[in-house]
Amino acid sequence: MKLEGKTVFITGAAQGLGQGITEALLERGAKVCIADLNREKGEETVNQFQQRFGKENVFFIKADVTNEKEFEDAFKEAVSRLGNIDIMVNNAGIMDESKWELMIQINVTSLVRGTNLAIGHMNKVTGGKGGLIINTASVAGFAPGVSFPVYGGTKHAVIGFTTSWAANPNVESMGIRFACLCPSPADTALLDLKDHQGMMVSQFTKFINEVLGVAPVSKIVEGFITLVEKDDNNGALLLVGKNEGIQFVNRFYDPMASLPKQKQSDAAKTS
Ligand SMILES: NC(=O)c1ccc[n+]([C@@H]2O[C@H](COP(=O)([O-])OP(=O)(O)OC[C@H]3O[C@@H](n4cnc5c(N)ncnc54)[C@H](O)[C@@H]3O)[C@@H](O)[C@H]2O)c1
Ligand SMILES: CCCCC[C@H](O)/C=C/C=C\C/C=C\C/C=C\CCCC(=O)O
Repeated sequence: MKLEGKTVFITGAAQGLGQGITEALLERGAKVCIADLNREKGEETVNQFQQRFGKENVFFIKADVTNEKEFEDAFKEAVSRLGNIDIMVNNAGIMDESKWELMIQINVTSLVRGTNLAIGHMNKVTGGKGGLIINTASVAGFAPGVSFPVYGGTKHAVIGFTTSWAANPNVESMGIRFACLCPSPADTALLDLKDHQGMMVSQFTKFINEVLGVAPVSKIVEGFITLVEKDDNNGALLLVGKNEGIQFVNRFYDPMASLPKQKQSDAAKTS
């Protein structure tokens, strides 16, 4: 998808990866609405971007994605100001096991809500213009991470949810594509971890700094752009990190593979 002239709604972009992604979108001629809980940082970010890219091309709406009404109102306002939303980026997320219920709400429940809002707006079957939905998962959605079991669980959920939508046979007629950005550790405030936020946090921090490696935000942004610009990206999982570089990955076990050959061919005929 070419980004020039496209309209984007992104959550959690007052700082960190979302802020970097927004900058890259604006550089390529897109118009962006940032929705974030943090009014101070959100307004500061948008003021800077408006000076560089023009007031009409980027704006901020204060919204807590766990608040159903605030999130829906923000999305409606963005549609009304931009005329349409071509790309939805559900990016807001936290990593704090001491707030595990809130973390599930932000990382999963609100991401589902954002996806549903975007589907309702974009669906060609009901008068929409189609579009692309990018959900931010993580490398933690592919592997066990002993220090942050709930965080890891939320990111597995993001991948399962997004790829299940992508596999829906109706997505072609709906004109919507679904994909996940899966960053490895990146240099943002998310990784300023306090001991109470997980288990064995100091060992974990040592592990990511010395073994996994921490990527600059710019690397993750490069991965995001690669994912968005790829035309056949429905169901894509883009892994990006310091050691991984940028790569499309496949994590699936196909339940059909364990069926006897005859049943596989019968199932293929009916699907
Ligand atoms: N930084 C990493 O190492 C890393 C790696 C993989 C995936 N991720 C994912 O990337 C996404 C962005 O993380 P980041 O590293 O930029 O973190 P960050 O903490 O720098 O930014 C997160 C943003 O989300 C916003 N936010 C938090 N709760 C919100 C809510 N309820 N409503 C609206 N906005 C809210 C914050 O205000 C902040 O602006 C998250 O989903 C995170 O899980 C991060
Ligand atoms: C206790 C110290 C050693 C922990 C090893 C850990 O369990 C292994 C992890 C292997 C892969 C990565 C899995 C999870 C990473 C989790 C978070 C990374 C930072 C944030 C993010 O990338 O989303």
